[in-house]
Amino acid sequence: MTHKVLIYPDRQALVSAAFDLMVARIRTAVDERQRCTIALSGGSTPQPLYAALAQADLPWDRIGIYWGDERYVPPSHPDSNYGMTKRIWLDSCPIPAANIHPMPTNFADPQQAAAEYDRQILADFGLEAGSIPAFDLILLGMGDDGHTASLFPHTAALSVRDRLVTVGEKDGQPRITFTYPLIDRARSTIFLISGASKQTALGEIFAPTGDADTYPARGIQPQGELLWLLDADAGKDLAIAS
Ligand SMILES: O=C(O)[C@H](O)[C@@H](O)[C@H](O)[C@H](O)COP(=O)(O)O
Repeated sequence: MTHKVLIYPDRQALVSAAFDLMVARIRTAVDERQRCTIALSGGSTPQPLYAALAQADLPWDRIGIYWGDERYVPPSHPDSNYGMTKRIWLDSCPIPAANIHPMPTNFADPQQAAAEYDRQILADFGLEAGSIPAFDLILLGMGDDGHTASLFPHTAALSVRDRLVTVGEKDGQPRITFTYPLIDRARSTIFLISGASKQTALGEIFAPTGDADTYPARGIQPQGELLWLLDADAGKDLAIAS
């Protein structure tokens, strides 16, 4: 299916384009399937996008919000992706609380939290264990090291292929993350990447040959649409055909 790289002059143009694309994909999903399932990324890049989505006129009762990864902290913690999204977007938007599905971070063992989210997702999609649900839209960021979601370089999470959700690890700290198989099943996957600090990793990811263990975002190979939305600071030196 469609794999495209789109480069925008600055972060504002990048966010505006991402907003238009997300709104279009959401409306298509609701028109075609009467619902839209979205998995969000964390970090700083998507925050202005989330603020814009809070004001969007969308069929919120038809939209299910999930997270593609989460730091293993309570929602009230400043590092919580759910807490950030709630503050910036969800608290200002008429989406039913039942449509918001934060990753659990209250189990003593993060493996139990990952298993619980795995179970929740299968139940929400009405699927049996062993199935891989197709999210309508997965939004991803990318770290300077080329990680995406919480799939960090040279970690065990990169090899997990028999589950939807697993435990990631950053500097010894646990995270909950979608696995490659779940991400790759999405109908539409959008990377949102901004800033010169991402140039090196992007160069490695778009190189003709490379190592997804070192640059995990290179391992995202969805059957569906894959859009890389970059600002010029991130993508200006990329020698790629769009
Ligand atoms: O929990 C997280 O941090 C994210 O999901 C992570 O994958 C993020 O997208 C990248 O680290 C980029 O973060 P920035 O947007 O802050 O550069």
